[in-house]
Amino acid sequence: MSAAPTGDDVGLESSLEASITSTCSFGASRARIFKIIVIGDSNVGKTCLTYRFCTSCFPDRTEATIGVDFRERSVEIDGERIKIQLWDTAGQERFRKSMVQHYYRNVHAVVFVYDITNMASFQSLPSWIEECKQHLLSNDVPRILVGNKCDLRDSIQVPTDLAQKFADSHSMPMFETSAKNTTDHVEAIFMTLAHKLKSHKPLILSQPPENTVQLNSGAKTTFPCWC
Ligand SMILES: Nc1nc2c(ncn2[C@@H]2O[C@H](COP(=O)(O)OP(=O)(O)OP(=O)(O)O)[C@@H](O)[C@H]2O)c(=O)[nH]1
Ligand SMILES: [Mg+2]
Repeated sequence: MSAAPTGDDVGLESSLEASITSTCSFGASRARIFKIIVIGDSNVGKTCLTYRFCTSCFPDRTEATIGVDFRERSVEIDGERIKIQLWDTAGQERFRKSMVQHYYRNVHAVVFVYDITNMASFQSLPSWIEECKQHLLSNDVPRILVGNKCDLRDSIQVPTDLAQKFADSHSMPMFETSAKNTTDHVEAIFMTLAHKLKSHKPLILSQPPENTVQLNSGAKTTFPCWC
């Protein structure tokens, strides 16, 4: 199984832009869409994390993301259908240049990812935060910090308390997880974010775009609200 870009998980730019409106068709009803961008250095596991959340699998093999890969999953929260649309961005600068302004347009939340076995990926976080600032991301947009690869316990370079201090200083919740390990609750992290978005975003009714497609079957999940 590969997480390299395929026709299944990479939307055309135009259809992406069209689908970032507030609602989309979902069977007979409509679903709100939450656009969440996942950013951080190359190799930290952004593709694997988004793949894990949307397919419940860990990809056998990945290649560096070029531009952006687009994955989504439909969930039900408190009786409402929500589409969680994950923008899995490229960590390598040369693969970001042409797309970067699209990442930040109409974004609802940001997930910063570092690799707990790679201090340099943690030290890069200020520059990712700076990139958000440069793209005029509102302070109201929720952000979370995710330390990935915590299955590699013998290779830890970023102590939890250091990451927690950094997260606190930027008013972000912090999670350590593993895209590889099924017990590390990747799902709970994204669902927590979706709960937060749902509780803060008013329901805006608009006409759904005509040609949106549901990529993944809905999954019913309940988690306590995180405020
Ligand atoms: N052990 C372990 N390896 C992981 C985990 N997540 C990802 N990896 C591995 O880390 C490497 C990079 O993963 P990707 O998901 O492709 O990284 P990325 O952040 O998307 O990289 P770019 O697309 O270049 O920005 C791959 O070899 C993955 O198998 C994890 O939780 N644990
Ligand atoms: Mg990737």
